[in-house]
Amino acid sequence: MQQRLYGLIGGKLGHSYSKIIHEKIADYTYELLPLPTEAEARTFMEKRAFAAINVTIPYKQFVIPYCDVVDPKAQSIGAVNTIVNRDGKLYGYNTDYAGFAYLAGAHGVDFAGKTVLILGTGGTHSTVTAVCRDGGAKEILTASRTGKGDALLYSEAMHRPDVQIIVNTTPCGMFPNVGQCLIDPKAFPALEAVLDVVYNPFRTELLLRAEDYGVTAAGGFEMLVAQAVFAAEHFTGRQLDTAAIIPAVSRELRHQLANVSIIGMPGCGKSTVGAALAKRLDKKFVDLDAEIERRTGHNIPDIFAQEGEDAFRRYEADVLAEVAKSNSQVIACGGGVIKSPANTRALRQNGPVLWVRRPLEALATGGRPLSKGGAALKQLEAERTPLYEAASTVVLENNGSLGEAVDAAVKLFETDEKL
Ligand SMILES: Nc1ncnc2c1ncn2[C@@H]1O[C@H](COP(=O)(O)OP(=O)(O)OP(=O)(O)O)[C@@H](O)[C@H]1O
Ligand SMILES: O=C(O)C1=C[C@@H](O)[C@@H](O)[C@H](O)C1
Ligand SMILES: [Mg+2]
Repeated sequence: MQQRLYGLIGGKLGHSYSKIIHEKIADYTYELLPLPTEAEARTFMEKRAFAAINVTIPYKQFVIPYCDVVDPKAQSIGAVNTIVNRDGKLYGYNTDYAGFAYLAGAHGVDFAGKTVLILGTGGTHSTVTAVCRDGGAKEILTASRTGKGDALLYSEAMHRPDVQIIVNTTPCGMFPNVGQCLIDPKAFPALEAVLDVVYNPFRTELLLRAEDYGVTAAGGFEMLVAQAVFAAEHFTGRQLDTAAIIPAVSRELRHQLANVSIIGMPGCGKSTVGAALAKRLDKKFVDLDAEIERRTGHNIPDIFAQEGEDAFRRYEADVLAEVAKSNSQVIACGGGVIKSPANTRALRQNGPVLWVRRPLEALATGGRPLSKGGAALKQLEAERTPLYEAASTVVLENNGSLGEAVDAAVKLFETDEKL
């Protein structure tokens, strides 16, 4: 009798979104099946007690000898991420290939005639190389930490001004080690696009820098969804309307997982609007100021009075870096959070940054250390307006009732296609 087990095997699966994705697109139950040791992976494959599985790190090569039939594409890449059990016979496929090709196509990245630099020599490197080669890339360079074989060192790769497309296939910048980056996009004068297979956070440090540099930048989230949809076609033996399903599922899940960060002048309504918005969007509400008070055990006016603004900014940056890594949150920030570009990038990594604008005379001032006196507040506004403008991705005018502001914020989020 055919077993009905569907799921994902891999070494560590704590942060995989595959269960949510598969259960959105098909009607089977999908299990995360961590197999920490190779011995466990061997037993699992020998038993064949599953209907269909996905395979992730570190077993994409390991599973190949257990398959009775391996799709030629998967064979030539040397990695299988999808196995279907048909009457006891195992059929292996690679849907990461189509997933990465989808990601590139969805962002208008065409490899034909281009010089591509691939970061990393691990499992995904061969999949990405195959897509670039089949897409007609002129030259494919690889960079790695050791520079072994044909690979360049990262420092050498920075001296290749001909590079037009960069693809990161390493886990660098991935949760929880966010903020790390192997190379600086600014070193590449001919750069057109950067793709990163990492999907958590949505925008790695590499992608945030690429965006700041003004080139196309896309993370691995749509690739993850696409490879799952293509795998579901193999699992069910049915053709799906992939062109419609992939963007729809990506969009829905991104909205579900995204953070909304709220910035703006002291007393403009960030905490009040933020708390109501979190309820409406079914997200966790985090007030950064309250979180700093909770973690330090001191209230903010006391921190300013006793340790000064610089000390407060350090607490703020540390707490923000931790909070902004998680997802499905509305984060109301303190008014000065945008003074540091690192804070701004931390906010942008997982969703939109909403700038709440409120007329100066309506700003609340009580208990706010930097809001003393009308002239000082006006000066603060003049200094900070360009910073809020640069840090934000959407603007909310808070000049009507509170209810209107919250409704407008919900609408801005739901119609945000950039996230
Ligand atoms: N549209 C509005 N109508 C009426 N009151 C408002 C409106 N928006 C905000 N407020 C009020 O303004 C005050 C300040 O709001 P809130 O504390 O949310 O600001 P904040 O931006 O979080 O301040 P801080 O910078 O100190 O964190 C609150 O009393 C809030 O109820
Ligand atoms: O993290 C995940 O859930 C996955 C990642 C990729 O390896 C995919 O190939 C795999 O199917 C699922
Ligand atoms: Mg507040």
